[in-house]
Amino acid sequence: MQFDWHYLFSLFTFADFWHASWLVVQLSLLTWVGGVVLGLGLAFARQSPRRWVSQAAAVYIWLFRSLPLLVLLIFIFNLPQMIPASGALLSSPFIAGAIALILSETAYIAEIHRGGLISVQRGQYEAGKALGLGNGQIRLKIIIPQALRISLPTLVNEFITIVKMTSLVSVISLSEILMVGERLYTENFKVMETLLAVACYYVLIVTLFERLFSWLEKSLDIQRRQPAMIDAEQVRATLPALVPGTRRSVSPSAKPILELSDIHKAFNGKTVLNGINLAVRPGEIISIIGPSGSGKTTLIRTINGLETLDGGTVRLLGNDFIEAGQAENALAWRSNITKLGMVFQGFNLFPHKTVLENLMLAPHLHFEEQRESLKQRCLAMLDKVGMLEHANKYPHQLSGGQQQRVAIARTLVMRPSVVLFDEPTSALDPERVSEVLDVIARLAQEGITMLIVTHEMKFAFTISDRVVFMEHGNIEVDAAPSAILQMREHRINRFIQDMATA
Ligand SMILES: Nc1ncnc2c1ncn2[C@@H]1O[C@H](COP(=O)(O)OP(=O)(O)OP(=O)(O)O)[C@@H](O)[C@H]1O
Repeated sequence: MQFDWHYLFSLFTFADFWHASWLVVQLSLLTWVGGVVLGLGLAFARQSPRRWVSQAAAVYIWLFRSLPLLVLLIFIFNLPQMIPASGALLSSPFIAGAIALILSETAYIAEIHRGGLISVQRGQYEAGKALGLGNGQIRLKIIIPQALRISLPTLVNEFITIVKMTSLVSVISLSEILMVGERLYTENFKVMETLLAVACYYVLIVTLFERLFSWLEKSLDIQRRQPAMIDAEQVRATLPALVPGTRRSVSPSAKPILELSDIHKAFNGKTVLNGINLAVRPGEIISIIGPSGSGKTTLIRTINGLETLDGGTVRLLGNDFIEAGQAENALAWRSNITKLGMVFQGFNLFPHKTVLENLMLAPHLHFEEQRESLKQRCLAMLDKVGMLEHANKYPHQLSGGQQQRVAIARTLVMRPSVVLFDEPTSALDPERVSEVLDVIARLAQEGITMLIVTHEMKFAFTISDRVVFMEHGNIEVDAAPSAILQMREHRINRFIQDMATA
């Protein structure tokens, strides 16, 4: 039998094929969107700290990845034999096919999402938490957008696999492309011509969607976006004057704004904090110094709940804030966390948001402030740290020093009562250190209470009211810089000299 070219071309105007193609597009999109949404929930369930939730998610993934799709399709389509009430829904091959495909794809896509979620750095979660966002808000605004960007190419690949898998749904009599073809060649025996047309329809669908997704990927790719500078002079003229902080004065009789009592912390049985007591008065600047591994970072992270306490309490603004054994996100913590700001060593800016969006995210969720006035306030704060020109840039378009200045501004727009700095210059190139220290020193003059973990000795001794020296999880010295410099025989002075010559 000769190959019939004329017949082949006629198949490209055959209405049944176009209807079947539309059906395949609908079924594929429904499966993909369903799989992406449900798979995300399943991926989070897989990571749940509750063992039974993560186990249930693991069993689902194992079961539906083990089941051949063909078996699942036939089983779902015939389920009304076992459960007659399901007949109203499952008698439609489209619905039965969509359910079987979604059930199966959810298991595969959950693993793709899990890869994306794992790739988002833990610091992103911590930055959200330090800004007082709830777990749901952190997931929705910070983690999911980043995870989706990471897994988008793999998700697109999965969509293409789904388009081809829809051909299996012909087994339950859904009139998709392959079934239309089968019906034709069993009547006229023109198998090659018909299958060639079937192949062309699939290739057409896949090509169209590949183009669409590739455009989507490009438009979501922030690495390709051009830095958008703004005219700082023009914008500055319209900005509100930020209420200046009161000039600094620390009253020795003032009640502490932050009180740490008998803080204990151990990791894997090794004591890292060994009964720390520290009281911070309003407006005070305290630098925490000490050898590597002495527990400085751990201490600062226990103050805002990024590390749990094994013993002791933290009080903030005269209120209970954190105590050992307290549940994560306990009410006392939730209602006060926004009053405590945190600047991280690794900046932890949100890479999918512009500088301005980084600043606006948390206040927008916490305060009932008009969007426009919040925007003006954030721009004014950026101006204060010398970053106004860069408001529309993304973090990857900034130097380390610039990123840290944005991170400081992001903390300050929350109007915290106390700001914690965890080695704010340790991740910077030496030539960038001073620009960040200058910003902190300026803020110090405005009466913002600060607790700074630092290795910058000159800076610590210049701006601090008190310097705390930690060793082996204990506070060995807590005194004014001038008093410490008099302790000539104390090993703190050897430590300071060692740091200066390092
Ligand atoms: N999440 C963790 N799990 C296990 N051990 C940890 C963890 N975090 C810190 N440690 C350990 O606790 C000790 C104190 O660490 P920490 O980071 O608080 O010290 P540090 O004084 O800030 O040091 P550096 O100046 O080098 O940053 C170290 O021995 C460290 O290995």
